[in-house]
Parts: sequence; C-alpha cells; structure tokens
Amino acid sequence: MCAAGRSSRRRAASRLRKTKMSDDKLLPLRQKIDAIDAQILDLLNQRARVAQEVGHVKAETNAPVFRPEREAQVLRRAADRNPGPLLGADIQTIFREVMSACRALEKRVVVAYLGPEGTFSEQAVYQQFGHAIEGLSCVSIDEVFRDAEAGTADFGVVPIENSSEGVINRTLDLLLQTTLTISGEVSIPVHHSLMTASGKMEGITRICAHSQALAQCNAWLNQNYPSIERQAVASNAEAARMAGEDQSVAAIAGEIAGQKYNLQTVNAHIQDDPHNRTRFAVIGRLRTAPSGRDQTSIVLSVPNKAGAVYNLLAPLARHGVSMTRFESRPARMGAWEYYFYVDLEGHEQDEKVAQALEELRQNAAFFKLLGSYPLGL
Ligand SMILES: O=C(O)C(=O)C[C@]1(C(=O)O)C=C[C@@H](O)C=C1
Repeated sequence: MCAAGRSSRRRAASRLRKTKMSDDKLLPLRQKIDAIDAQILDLLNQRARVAQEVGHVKAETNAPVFRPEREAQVLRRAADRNPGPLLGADIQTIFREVMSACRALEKRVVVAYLGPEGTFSEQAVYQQFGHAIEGLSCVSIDEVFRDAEAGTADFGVVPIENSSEGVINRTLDLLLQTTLTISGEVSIPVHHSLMTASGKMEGITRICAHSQALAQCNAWLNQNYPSIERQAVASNAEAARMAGEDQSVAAIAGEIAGQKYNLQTVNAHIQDDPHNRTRFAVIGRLRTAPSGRDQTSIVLSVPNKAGAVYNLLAPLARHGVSMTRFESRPARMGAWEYYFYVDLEGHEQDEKVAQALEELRQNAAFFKLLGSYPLGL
C-alpha cells in the first residue's frame, strides 16, 4: 500500500479510537437520560389517565372538551415555573403537545383552516391546538366558517390581520354575520420564500402566491424580478402545489409548503417587513371562560353624526377598560355607514368589562359581542 493509503488508514483508525473514547464517556450519560426518559414516559401516561377521567366527567355533563382558558393557564404556569436551561417558548411547545395528546384521548377535535396543507393557517392550527387534532383543509375562508357553523368542524382558524397589509376584510365581513364566537387568537411570524421545482429562475414566466403574499413582497419583487408576471391564487400552498407541477411557475410560500411540494428555495425571507406577522382568529361554538389574561372582541356601529364614535366609546374610559385595537370597515350591508371592530383588555365576565359592554350595547346603533378569549401567548 502506498504512503498516502497508509496515512489514510492511520487517520481512519485514529478517528475510530476517538469515537470509541467518546462513546465510552457518553454511555453513562445516555444511561442517565434513559432512566429519566422512563420516568417522563410514566408521568406522561399518568397525566393522560387523569385527562381521561376529566373526559368522562365532561361526557357525563356534555361539557366542551377543548378549554382554551385552561390550556392558556397550563402554558403560562409552565413558562413561569420553568427553571431552565430549556427556553420558556420551547417548554410551552412541549406542554402544548402534551395537552393536545391528552385532549385527543377525550376527543380528537376537528379544526377547519384555509388550505391546502402547508399554509400559514395550518401552522396557526398547530400553534393553537398542537398536532393531535384532525385538520380540515378548506379552499376559502367562507368554507372554514361554513364547516364550523355546520359542525363539520369543531373549530375554524381564519386569518384576521397581517402586520404589513392590515386586516383580512373577508374575515371581518363573515364575523359580522356568523353565529360563531371567537374563542382564541394566534399570531405567527410569516416568512415568505421564492421557490421553484429546480431552485432556479431560468424559464420562469409566472410568480404565483396569495394576493396578501404578493403585496407583502412587492418591493422585493419590483427590485429583483420586475418583469415576471405575478398571479394571485387561493393560497401560498396552492402556489407551491402549482410550482411543483409546472416548471414555468415560481411560488411565494413558507418552508413547510415548499417541503410538501418538493420545491427548492431560490430566495428566502423576501417579505418587505422582516417582522411580518399574521394574526388568526379561532372560531367555534364555544363561550370561553376567563383565563386571568383575556381579550374581548366586539363590533359596533353608530349613526353618522359628529362625535358619535367618541361618545360611543366613552364608557370604556369611564369603567377603566383599555381598548387594544380599533378597525373601521365600510358597511357593505345594513343601515349603517361603518362597522367598528374593537378589541378590549379583559373578559366579558370581568365586572368593569361587563358594565362597559352593557352601556355600549344600549348606546350603539348596532352591537355584536364576538367573544372573550385568552390573550395570545
Ligand atoms: O382540564 C381539562 O379540562 C382537560 O381536559 C385537561 C387538558 C389538559 O391536558 O391539561 C386537556 C384538554 C383541555 O383543553 C384542557 C386541559
């Protein structure tokens, strides 16, 4: 064997010796991990058996299985008591999945969302419910509402506002009409990437994405691909599906959609706002109990006269209720000029909130309580 071959064998033998020395040191540590994992496994199933008993009590009293207020309290407590080194957010992710699995022993909730699979809406579903659920992919926000109203789904998750592009008008319009309530809110960071099947832009004649994503990446597209046609489609995941089937199509989508449809990233994080986030509403037939840190959403309308809105909201200041969000939307139907979507700090069952809501209800030309729910974690 030549010198080079002998040298290569020596290096390989040295690597093997180092690996064996390392494994000898790792063995007792891995045995410690195995012993702790056995305790975790036992404790998880102890917890699951108690959750099953909870499920039996709920079945006897026909009580709702999903309790957003209770889950918010469990997650807050886990993060507050977390001594580290695990990060609080990672501890909450773990406990969310533990509760999701326990809840599924009681009932595997069905959650409708704007599909297809791989959308940010689907990510929001998992952020709220964990993964032990049955997801129902819908082709439109309207269908999500219909499935939740019809009981085909227990809950729906719909986009309500994007930090770059503002409110999702269709969701606001449907919230006005629906019999459903808002029982939760989820906010997730939205990172858009430009993707193609080949990972290159040669031969690309169309860039497809949801209209919101095209708008959120408008400056970047103008800067980098000003001459390629842009086409709005039902969702980013749909754009990813198209790009996976057509070599002339590029998609703006998230990493999950890209992986699902076997796309390669051409450019990552192309959204114009690096802090781009989308807020989702969880809708269902559930009136959520107080969790200790809640928010209440309402819709109001007033006659079109000077100072009407200012006077209308006076009860909030009088009762010391903080307004956290205020959106106006032209009334597409009904007798009023505008509807005002208002988010308040507190739960409808809190005394000062209840008093303020009663005054608003009496003074407003139109009043609808959309729901009280735990503040996003
Ligand atoms: O406490 C309850 O009501 C439960 O059903 C238990 C549990 C949990 O695993 O902690 C599971 C589902 C609920 O949404 C809330 C909490």
